[in-house]
Amino acid sequence: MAQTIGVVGGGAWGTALATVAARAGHEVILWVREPEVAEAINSRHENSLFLPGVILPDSIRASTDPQTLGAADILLLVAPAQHMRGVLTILAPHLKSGAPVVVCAKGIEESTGALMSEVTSEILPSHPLAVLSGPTFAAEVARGQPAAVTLASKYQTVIARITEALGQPTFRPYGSTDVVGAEIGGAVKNVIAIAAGIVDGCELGENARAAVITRGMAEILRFAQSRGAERETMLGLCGLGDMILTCGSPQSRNMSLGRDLGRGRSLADILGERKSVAEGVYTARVLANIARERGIDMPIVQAVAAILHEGQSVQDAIEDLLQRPFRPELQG
Ligand SMILES: NC(=O)C1=CN([C@@H]2O[C@H](COP(=O)(O)OP(=O)(O)OC[C@H]3O[C@@H](n4cnc5c(N)ncnc54)[C@H](O)[C@@H]3O)[C@@H](O)[C@H]2O)C=CC1
Ligand SMILES: O=C(CO)COP(=O)(O)O
Repeated sequence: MAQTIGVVGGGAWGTALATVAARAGHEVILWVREPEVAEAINSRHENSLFLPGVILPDSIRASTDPQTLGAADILLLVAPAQHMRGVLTILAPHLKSGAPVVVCAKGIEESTGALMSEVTSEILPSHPLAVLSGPTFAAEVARGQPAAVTLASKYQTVIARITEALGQPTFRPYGSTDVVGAEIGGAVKNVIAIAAGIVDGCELGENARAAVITRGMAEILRFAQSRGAERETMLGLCGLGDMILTCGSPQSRNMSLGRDLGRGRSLADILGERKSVAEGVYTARVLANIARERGIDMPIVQAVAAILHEGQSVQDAIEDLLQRPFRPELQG
């Protein structure tokens, strides 16, 4: 059944998800922040700022006006994690009562340590919530290349409704009831992807990168356990799946940022020339603090946070990791 899908956030991923909804036959309202993005989408059917080179379906209409979202039956939330709270606070009074909301951003709020589902439930308590997360580079999804995602909600009816609305042969949601688990993989892998990029930039070799990915996975599992998430969720699309994608390809903004750091560039220089968000930069610091406070062993996350935010040199951070005591592989 054709519905109206509202997409909050006109970056690369919001725009790609808008194409998914449009291909499924829905009317799509894309709420964007920048008037020039709205203008480019409505007049030329292209998001030339954040997703250049992809021609968008005519059924996507972009607007900067929060009131337009009032027509949406389902809302996809795709603002960057650090801006989610502010954006939802502005939009909340305009949304259709009880419309399901789907968290599609990947990150932890720096100021509170909250996951995006927690931020969203706080601001939109009467909207049933789902999380969509998995290995999905926006450009590939926008071009209609096949992808699969985890779609998690406490409510089977919400999973069924969103699967029916967005599911198609080339965009395959796999249902889960582990909402927190679905988010953790996507948020933490961005930090590990920076580490994998550093390994690449420093030319430490493929073996070292595989080691960082696997030990990074161990850190994800420990953090997930501390938040009551299920281990199996971490081995699914939103965990292992996204680690394989993001840590293995410079198409990832986080991986490529790490690579540039490994090649000796400064964080300020790298960020200064980008329009797009690398969520791992912000999640690294808050996650490192949470891990320290709760006694969760996350040495790779700590190393990335120290390089990004505490002025530690890449070489010293690598040296510290290599000097850690030997231990059993499966220890907690
Ligand atoms: N690009 C991708 O391939 C994927 C991205 N994601 C996640 O989607 C979320 C959004 O990322 P992208 O769409 O890639 O963004 P992007 O990097 O393409 O664009 C930046 C976005 O940030 C917004 N923005 C900048 N300053 C802002 C402010 N002060 N307040 C509110 N919004 C502001 C811009 O309007 C734009 O929508 C992130 O959490 C990302 O991790 C998830 C899966 C895939
Ligand atoms: O989350 C993503 C792919 O699943 C996108 O990763 P980057 O933000 O690192 O580009």
